[in-house]
Amino acid sequence: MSSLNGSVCFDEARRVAIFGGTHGNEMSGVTLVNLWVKNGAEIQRKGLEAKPFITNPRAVKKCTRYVDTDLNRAFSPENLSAPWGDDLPYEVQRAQEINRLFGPKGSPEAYDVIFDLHNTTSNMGCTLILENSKDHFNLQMMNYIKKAIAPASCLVLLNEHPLLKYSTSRSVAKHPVGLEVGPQPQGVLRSNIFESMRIILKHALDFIELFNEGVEFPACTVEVFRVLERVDYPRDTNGNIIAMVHPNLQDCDWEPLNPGDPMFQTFEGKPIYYQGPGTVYPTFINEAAYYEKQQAFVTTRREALVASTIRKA
Ligand SMILES: CC(=O)N[C@@H](CC(=O)O)C(=O)O
Ligand SMILES: [Zn+2]
Repeated sequence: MSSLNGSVCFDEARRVAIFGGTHGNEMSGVTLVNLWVKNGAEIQRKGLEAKPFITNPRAVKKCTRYVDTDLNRAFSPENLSAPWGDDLPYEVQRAQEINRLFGPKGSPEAYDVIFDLHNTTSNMGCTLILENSKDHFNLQMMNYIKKAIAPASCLVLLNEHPLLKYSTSRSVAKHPVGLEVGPQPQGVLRSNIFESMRIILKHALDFIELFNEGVEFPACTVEVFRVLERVDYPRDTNGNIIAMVHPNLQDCDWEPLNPGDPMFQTFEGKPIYYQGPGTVYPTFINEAAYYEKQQAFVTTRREALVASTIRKA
């Protein structure tokens, strides 16, 4: 990557991977990737190799999120450099394998782009997840996808938080992209969710093909929702949940939550109000997989990011 006259140059993105089954019970990604492993015609584009890959086959087989530990938290420097041994948790072994195949993370040999396909039980619609607000290649891709699918919508969640950011499977790539589509229950396939995921990926691959052909993408702004805070369920001293997501908040991902708005409801029916300093945009509301992570939802703030002009080096 280099910068000249305000435009940013990137190498062609020739090595692209599409991950499914990072969580073995998120069925749209698992099913699409299995489909493309059998027949990859749909994901082929001129000038790039798109490799479909099931990242956690044991979890897929059991239709569970993970076997020993969450694979999408396992790509830390400590895990990736841990001495190999059969005593390592399965997902840590797998992270090392994936890092060898698609990385090494942070190196010039790493894959250019990895799309990681996820489903959420939250009512988030189509969401693209970024980890870096300065990745102008990814920001331009987000802008392209948003325009391509309009009037349908697709929001961008930016997880760049110093404490809440985690070491994802896709973080092995130079340009990591998470694709999160919901609502879809764990272990269930819904045709509308499956098709939305498929269409977003089609546009994403089209963008890379155009970029590799030499198309210049002019500067633009991209609306993103930046992760601010994790909010846990109210709990008693034993750690048991004592309230549920309030009906006014349930399914209202991306809608403003203002100070004084109800966010939880106790089993006795008593509302608990949001007391933050200003309006936030909650998402991942009541995600099933996050009960174990002590997270009822995450708050975000809306931001407009500037994407520089990009072209190929
Ligand atoms: C529901 C779910 O699994 N969400 C993903 C989000 C991501 O890929 O960043 C996760 O927690 O790993
Ligand atoms: Zn997931």
